[in-house]
Amino acid sequence: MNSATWIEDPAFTRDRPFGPQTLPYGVVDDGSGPRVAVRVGDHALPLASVAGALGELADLVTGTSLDPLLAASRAEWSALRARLTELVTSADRPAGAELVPLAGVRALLPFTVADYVDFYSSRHHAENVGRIMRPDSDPLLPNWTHLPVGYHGRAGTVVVSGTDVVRPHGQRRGDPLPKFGPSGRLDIEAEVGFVCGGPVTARVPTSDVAEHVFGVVLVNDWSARDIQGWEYQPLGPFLGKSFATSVSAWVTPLEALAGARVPVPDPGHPRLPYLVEDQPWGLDLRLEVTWNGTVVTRPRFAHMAYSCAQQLAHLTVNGATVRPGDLFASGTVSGPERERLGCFLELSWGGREPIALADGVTRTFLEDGDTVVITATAPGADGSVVGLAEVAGTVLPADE
Ligand SMILES: O=C(O)/C=C/C(=O)CC(=O)CC(=O)O
Ligand SMILES: [Ca+2]
Ligand SMILES: [Mg+2]
Repeated sequence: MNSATWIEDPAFTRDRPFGPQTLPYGVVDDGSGPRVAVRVGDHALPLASVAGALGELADLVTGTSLDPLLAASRAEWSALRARLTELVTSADRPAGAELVPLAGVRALLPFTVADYVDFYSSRHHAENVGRIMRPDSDPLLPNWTHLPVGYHGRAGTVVVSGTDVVRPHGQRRGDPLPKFGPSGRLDIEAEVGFVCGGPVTARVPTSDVAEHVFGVVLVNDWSARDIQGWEYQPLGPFLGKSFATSVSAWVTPLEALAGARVPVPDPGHPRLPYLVEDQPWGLDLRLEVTWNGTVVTRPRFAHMAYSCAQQLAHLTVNGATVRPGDLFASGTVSGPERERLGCFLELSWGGREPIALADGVTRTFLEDGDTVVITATAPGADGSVVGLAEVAGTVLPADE
């Protein structure tokens, strides 16, 4: 407990996900317009209200989005976090500090999403999807164990947690002609997203990841499996995944996850030098996926085969630059056991095995009105728990 702090919120303790060890950044609107804030328990602390205590760093966080903060440097991110930690753990309320209950604010998409990339770094997910979608081929292609496979997605349809998702229309396989209409196989993908910042740079070595990854969000990569299954060869996912990608409203600083770092699993063969890490950048994040109130799976990010450092090194190794606001997602987080699978395509094994929700209700894919919430925690320093804020969304019926 930190009973000495001026912040009176029972959720603002080190054993709760949004205690002083986490301090994620977001943008809230309580009716007076968007303001950058840090989350303290179940309250938001708008940073404009403590600008006087932030000195020159105030300029980074007194606007209406996180964009100026993302464009700053790792040294500034660290200095701001240290200063905010002092402010929220002090006994006296800083002059002017406002605390707004989260229940009374709208949390907005906190930064301008620049480029969006989605990787495919769970071996379990890749093998399962291969078995389900391509039963007559090897589940993994030979490149998979040598590079983090990914594709460029659609930045403009990244939406904040709480945004409803309209069931997409599209083409799907038909005999003899393709059919068109609302997707009948709407799915989720539980993923972790990395929010980039710092100087615009190409060829980011794995050792520089913390200069370019500001923080972490949870991602739901909504996926229409029937649209995807018909369109995706040979160029990869396209309209089956570009209609909506949901992200948490709060960005947990990478620095808050220092206690969660773990090595990625050994690939069992040599790595090309640009993918070798001098320090481990895997993360022990424990996800939980709730479908209409029932927890249906608990994926573990520590099972992922590539780290954010390897993904960013790969993404930029050809000379492509990373810039503030770029978002890259890990790929669906699936583990070896059924209770750790990261999408309903796998959990229902291609729609063949119903998934039990509460009260005898079963599902294979999403129905209109269904709500999915993904949350996660990670081990913090000294036995504390660090939170990644939820990403939630409800499916609305397809447009007429
Ligand atoms: O194997 C395939 O054909 C496609 C699989 C996916 O749906 C991949 C995707 O979006 C990446 C991921 O989330 O792991
Ligand atoms: Ca995905
Ligand atoms: Mg998407």
